[in-house]
Amino acid sequence: WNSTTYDTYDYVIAGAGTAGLLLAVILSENPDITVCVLEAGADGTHETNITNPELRGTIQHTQYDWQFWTSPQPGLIDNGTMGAQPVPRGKTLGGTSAMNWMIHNTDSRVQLDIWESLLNLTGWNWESLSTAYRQSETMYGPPANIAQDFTYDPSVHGGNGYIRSVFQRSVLSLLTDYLNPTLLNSGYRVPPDRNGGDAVGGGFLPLAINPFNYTRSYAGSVYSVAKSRPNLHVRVNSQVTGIIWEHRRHGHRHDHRHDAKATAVGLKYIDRKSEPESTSCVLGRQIILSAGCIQSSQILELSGVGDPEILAPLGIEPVVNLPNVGVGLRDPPMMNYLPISFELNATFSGDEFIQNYIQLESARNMLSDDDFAAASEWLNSTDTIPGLPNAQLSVFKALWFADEPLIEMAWQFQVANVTPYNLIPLSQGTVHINSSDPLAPPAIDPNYNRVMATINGTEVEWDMWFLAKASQFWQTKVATTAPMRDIITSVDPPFDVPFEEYFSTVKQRTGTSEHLTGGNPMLMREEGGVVDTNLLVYGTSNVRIVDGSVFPYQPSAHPMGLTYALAMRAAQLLQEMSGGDGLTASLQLLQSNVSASATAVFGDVTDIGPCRF
Ligand SMILES: Cc1cc2nc3c(=O)[nH]c(=O)nc-3n(C[C@H](O)[C@H](O)[C@H](O)COP(=O)(O)OP(=O)(O)OC[C@H]3O[C@@H](n4cnc5c(N)ncnc54)[C@H](O)[C@@H]3O)c2cc1C
Repeated sequence: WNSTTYDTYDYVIAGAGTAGLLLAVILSENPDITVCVLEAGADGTHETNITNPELRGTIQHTQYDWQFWTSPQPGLIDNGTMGAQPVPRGKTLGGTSAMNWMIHNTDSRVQLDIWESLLNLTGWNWESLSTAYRQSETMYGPPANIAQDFTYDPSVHGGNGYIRSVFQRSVLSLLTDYLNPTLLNSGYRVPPDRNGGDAVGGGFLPLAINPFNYTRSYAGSVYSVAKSRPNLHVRVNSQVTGIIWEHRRHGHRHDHRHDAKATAVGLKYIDRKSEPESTSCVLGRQIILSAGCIQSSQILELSGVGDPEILAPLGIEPVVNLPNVGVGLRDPPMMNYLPISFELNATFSGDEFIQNYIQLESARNMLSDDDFAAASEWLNSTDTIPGLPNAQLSVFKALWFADEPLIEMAWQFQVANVTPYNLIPLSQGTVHINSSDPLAPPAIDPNYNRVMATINGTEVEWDMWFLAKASQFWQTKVATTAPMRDIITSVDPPFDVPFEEYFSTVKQRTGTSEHLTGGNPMLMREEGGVVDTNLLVYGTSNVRIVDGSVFPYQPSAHPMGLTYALAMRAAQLLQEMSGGDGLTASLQLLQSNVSASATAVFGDVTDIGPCRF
């Protein structure tokens, strides 16, 4: 890292992850702005297991993964872990964007407009977030030899952003020649591009891959282009342990009058590079937490921002009474332990590991008329759900009745496997510290599958019921419709069984989707919020959160694209607030709405041998 250090940086960021590192790179485009980022993990940008897209997933359970687990989950099956789920989170430059599957898409227009219309988040809507998404992206069209399999609309993609995006380079003909027509014959849509706000339907979604050398394009690779900037300092192996408050620095107690805001002057961290490890600090005018949905709230709580009833027993002096810290954590349940699989009597071309065919569907398209009516009746007659803020119930109802995507069917392998995924669970949980030791993992409780619903007079577990009903309905349709019907020799699980039997199979196979978000929702304070629409933590004057923990409810897209959009929008807000001479280059270019027109060139890559999955 750079040798120059500053007494006080303009911005100090905790976490060089998906959002934090991109934000740092944008802010430091202005040479007059100084930025320091503290990252707990080591630099993994040279690791093939991170850079090679075909090896995605392989850094899980290594030093580049925090290797967290949830608490026992009574809503899931005890497969030897009491339902507890692994929580993979990247611990390296780029954070979770270094380990994820690189699916890169926006959310739908209705979903994002609801942030503003139903949740009063002024300025946060489809227009601002999809613009920010486009600003983050450079999209490349597919090379000519596979172009017929991917139709996309350049005007809804970016042409000048840091994250490169492209379709995969090999196409499993099962998906184009059999699945596409089957979906069309079953009444589903296969639209040309779902980035323009209408997300329902089946088809390939782009991947964050640099097509020139076929490597992962992620926050870590973005940093490599900004590395030599003298005004950007990224310190790896530096784990943030708390916020330094101005009043403490001067030996005062915080003034707890309602309007008195706590001011931060820096971050404390453990420097893992020093021998022995030592505690150090970095001072800054603006503090940004980008430690992700598990640890941004951990840093707040360790620093006295949270629920006094949680902090006091741990001997932590409260600084801001903010009981919403660590609430609204959720992980959409996914049938990923054993997905639906088909045995097929046909040969296919294009069997590379990365296939990325994602079908996003509304409840109406995934339930029988009777089930949709019964579930709608329950929703209509339900005004409150324990543990779910009313605003979020209203959001869910709005999405349900507007036929917005609520279920995903994901084909991601070179084999005929499809994974059903309940995109917006009604069950939400918490993440809280249970020790004042900053190195102790927090207690993670997404509270899977705990909301009960009464459907046709029977009590059901809502999230799992919806997932199982949708899967059985979809599987029945696809397996009995040509041309898929004509090549299927067997299906697992069997779908023509009583629902109770199908439900128990789905439950047996369902767990984490690895898409945790929330914990520090951007909402009005009285509605359960932790940050306001300027991403400022309530009760503080200069502490912000910029990561997936602030999403007010689960995006029904994969969260990475929206996380990059959040970083871009945060950069814009910060630049506007600092009253600088205008926006830096990448934000201005974004506003010119450049459309992607370049064509992908897939570089040669070394043969990596058989897939490890
Ligand atoms: C296996 C997997 C596959 C996924 N696949 C996809 C996909 O294909 N498409 C998609 O859209 N989404 C996907 N996701 C989700 C997506 O990657 C995440 O939602 C997103 O990357 C989270 O970004 P973030 O900025 O909120 O946090 P992160 O990227 O996790 O960043 C947090 C950073 O903070 C650091 N940090 C934490 N605590 C401290 C501390 N105390 N001090 C210093 N640093 C700290 C971490 O090490 C990390 O670098 C996947 C997730 C996983 C786990």
